[in-house]
Amino acid sequence: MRFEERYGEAVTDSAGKDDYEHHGGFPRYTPAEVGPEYGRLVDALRTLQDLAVSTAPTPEVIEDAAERVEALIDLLKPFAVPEGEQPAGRVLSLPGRGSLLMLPWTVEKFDAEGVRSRGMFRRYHLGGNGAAHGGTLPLLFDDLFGMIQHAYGRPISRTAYLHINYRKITPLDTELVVEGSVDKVEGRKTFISAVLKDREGTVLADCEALMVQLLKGQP
Ligand SMILES: CCCCCCCCCC(=O)SCCNC(=O)CCNC(=O)[C@H](O)C(C)(C)COP(=O)(O)OP(=O)(O)OC[C@H]1O[C@@H](n2cnc3c(N)ncnc32)[C@H](O)[C@@H]1OP(=O)(O)O
Repeated sequence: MRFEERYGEAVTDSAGKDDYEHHGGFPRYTPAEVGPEYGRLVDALRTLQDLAVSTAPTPEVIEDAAERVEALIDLLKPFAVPEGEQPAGRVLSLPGRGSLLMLPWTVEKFDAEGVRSRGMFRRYHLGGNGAAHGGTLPLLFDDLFGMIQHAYGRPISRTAYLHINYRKITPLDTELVVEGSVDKVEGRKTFISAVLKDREGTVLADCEALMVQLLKGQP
């Protein structure tokens, strides 16, 4: 798959070329083609997640909500598919690639020099006292690092370690930017670092990680 197809205008000519000969045991993932209704569903589900962790309804409303969610489960259950066939995580135009697990951030630069993504932590990501939960930052960085090593043209790798420095409180509902790049390559090892900043350029967190290229058949 060409990087232009993957990330559209965020891609420049320097984007690396991945080699599917070296994907370890990973299946080949392709972008999903979906209509606008998919983005609408994911957006509604994200708002539902925010509300699920920020409301205190009456018992009657809770019962009503439970019945509606159970009806939604019954609606979707017959459409379960194996990993790699679901649109979630494969819709590159949507925040978080359409995956509810991923932070709803949008990639705005994707090439061999690095990857930059912009977005917000929402109420769903609350840790305490108005700040993002500390565990949501590794999720943001780890997913970014996967994209960075891919944009650099490195074969499929897994994170061996990830070190975060939490420099300042990470606020909710505030536009932030995260950017990182490959620092060094040594054989199977790719060393990557990234920085999370607010719009004023204040560093909220920085992170460095080692990703190790998978050997043939490695899970
Ligand atoms: C399009 C699809 C895109 C998909 C992208 C996928 C991105 C996924 C990103 C992830 O989040 S993966 C999930 C979290 N990570 C894991 O679950 C990884 C679990 N660990 C492993 O599978 C293995 O430990 C690993 C593949 C990372 C390495 O095991 P190996 O047995 O293949 O390697 P080995 O232990 O021989 O180490 C290779 C080199 O890395 C070094 N190394 C490994 N782990 C290290 C560590 N923790 N700290 C420092 N160095 C480390 C090790 O010293 C050695 O260095 P040298 O070559 O210089 O001797």
